[in-house]
Amino acid sequence: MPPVVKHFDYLVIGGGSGGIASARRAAEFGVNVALVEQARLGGTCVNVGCVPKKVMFNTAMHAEMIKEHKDYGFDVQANGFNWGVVKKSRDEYIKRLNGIYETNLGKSKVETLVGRATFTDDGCVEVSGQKYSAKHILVATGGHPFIPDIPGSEHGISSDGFFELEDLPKKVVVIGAGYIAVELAGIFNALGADTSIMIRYDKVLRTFDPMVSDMVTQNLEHDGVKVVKKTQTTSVKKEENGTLTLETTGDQITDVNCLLFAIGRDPSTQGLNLEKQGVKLDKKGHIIVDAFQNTDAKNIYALGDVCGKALLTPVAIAAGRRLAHRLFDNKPDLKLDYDNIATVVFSHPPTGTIGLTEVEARDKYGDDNIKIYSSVFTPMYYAVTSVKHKCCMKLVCLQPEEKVIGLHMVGQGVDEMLQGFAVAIKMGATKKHFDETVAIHPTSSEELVTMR
Ligand SMILES: Cc1cc2nc3c(=O)[nH]c(=O)nc-3n(C[C@H](O)[C@H](O)[C@H](O)COP(=O)(O)OP(=O)(O)OC[C@H]3O[C@@H](n4cnc5c(N)ncnc54)[C@H](O)[C@@H]3O)c2cc1C
Ligand SMILES: NC(=O)C1=CN([C@@H]2O[C@H](COP(=O)(O)OP(=O)(O)OC[C@H]3O[C@@H](n4cnc5c(N)ncnc54)[C@H](OP(=O)(O)O)[C@@H]3O)[C@@H](O)[C@H]2O)C=CC1
Ligand SMILES: N[C@@H](CCC(=O)N[C@@H](CSSC[C@H](NC(=O)CC[C@H](N)C(=O)O)C(=O)NCC(=O)O)C(=O)NCC(=O)O)C(=O)O
Repeated sequence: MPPVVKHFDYLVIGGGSGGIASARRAAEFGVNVALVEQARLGGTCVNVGCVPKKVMFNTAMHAEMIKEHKDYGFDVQANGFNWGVVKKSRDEYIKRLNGIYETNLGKSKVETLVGRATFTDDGCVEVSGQKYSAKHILVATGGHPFIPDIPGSEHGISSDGFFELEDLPKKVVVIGAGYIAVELAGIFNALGADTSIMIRYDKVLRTFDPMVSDMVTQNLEHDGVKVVKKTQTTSVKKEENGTLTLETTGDQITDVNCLLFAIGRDPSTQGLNLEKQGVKLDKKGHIIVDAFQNTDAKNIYALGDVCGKALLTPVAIAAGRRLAHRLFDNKPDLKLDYDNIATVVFSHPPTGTIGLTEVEARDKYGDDNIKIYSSVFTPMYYAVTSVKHKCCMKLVCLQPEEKVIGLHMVGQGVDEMLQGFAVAIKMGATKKHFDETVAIHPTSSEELVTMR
């Protein structure tokens, strides 16, 4: 191994949400920072996650609203949908973002090292045949889709493959019941594909509040998605005409043009030589960290998806920035509070949730200490439309002062509604605070402050 070519105060492995945020914040404090990225800057969120997904969600929103134009008196007709148009502008947008990230890192004076990083046995980091040393090293290598080990699974794609599709497939089967399966099945369906979602149990989003999992499952069915319940695919065969035939624990499914696995993600820890550094991993390969993002190895830290907790971009960013303040800005106690993290699933309509589910709250505090407020209504947007979607909302409150410890909702606009309520909940708001807040009418959000 060649000698060390350069020493840094802070070396960040992974140019995704967490790594970039941490590296740039650290550089603000005048330290010498490098960031290693093996692929495109921006990581999962920018390249194959939140960003292109949101473009496709917005595309799906147009498809849904076109159907409602007539009810609102507009004499417009959609003469077709061209997936290629939005794919091209989406790819161009992401390419621009990759460039912006590169420029921003440069402006922040973070040195970008291109290549795959590996720890050397003596605690340095090797990238493209060059050896670097650093006082502090952050591992923010994220994750990648998990593909099941069933015969023919190579004929399926993951969310990464979704973003490579050049056309809308005619018949799609999405396997999975979490965020990605719900979001991508909803997009395919809204854009006109014959869409099935295959789930192991009888509801999607099973770990969410039961009101949410019920409503999102019903909405998928209401919108025409075939929810294939209590079923698992056992093998996949590619036919001569290119279509796929799925053997399942239920009925055979034929003529499938696109099979998409969305059954969770694995951490990207392979090949980093972490064990040799004393960094401990859990059974699934996630890096084990304490509340301050410290690994078991001195001066090696980890955060974001690679740690397997709250796999969300703002979580990785927040943890990354706090770590930079702790290490280089003399804020020794700064750490991310992982409680009450708000999250949105871009279902149709969307889902917003924060805090404990009703089930978790009852288990933790006992039935007598929990009071539930809920509301189900049809938002006024649907007053004149023939197709309607209900909105449901729930507050989980802890006695005696009825502190709001959970807020769950599914409905039009809840994605943009949640952030403000998350501030209130983070501040410890009680039901009385909600009651004392005068409503904004006519909005869906007013229901949250008028519940009885
Ligand atoms: C389809 C999809 C949709 C999503 N939608 C949302 C959403 O709407 N909202 C939300 O909050 N979150 C969303 N997420 C989750 C979000 O993308 C992740 O939580 C976030 O990107 C995690 O950031 P990270 O920095 O931990 O890892 P990543 O963003 O994955 O970055 C890790 C980087 O490390 C690089 N790397 C890995 N190993 C090495 C190595 N050895 N050497 C050099 N580089 C390496 C990788 O190439 C990658 O660029 C979505 C995810 C997916 C898959
Ligand atoms: N809007 C956002 O913020 C988004 C965030 N993300 C993040 O990325 C993470 C990964 O997303 P995703 O891949 O959807 O993972 P999730 O963990 O959200 O969901 C995967 C689900 O698939 C089901 N499943 C697991 N194994 C199998 C199997 N062998 N066969 C069939 N179904 C199976 C499980 O549900 P069950 O047990 O019910 O079968 C499981 O909950 C999310 O957890 C989220 O943190 C991703 C997309 C959007
Ligand atoms: N929230 C708005 C703004 C979206 C936004 O932030 N756009 C990004 C698109 S990439 S989205 C990529 C994602 N950014 C964010 O999550 C936004 C972070 C928030 N603004 C903050 O600073 O905390 C991320 O991984 N960030 C890591 C990091 O930047 O350190 C952008 O244009 N960025 C160009 C720029 O910053 O100049 C929206 O949804 O419309």
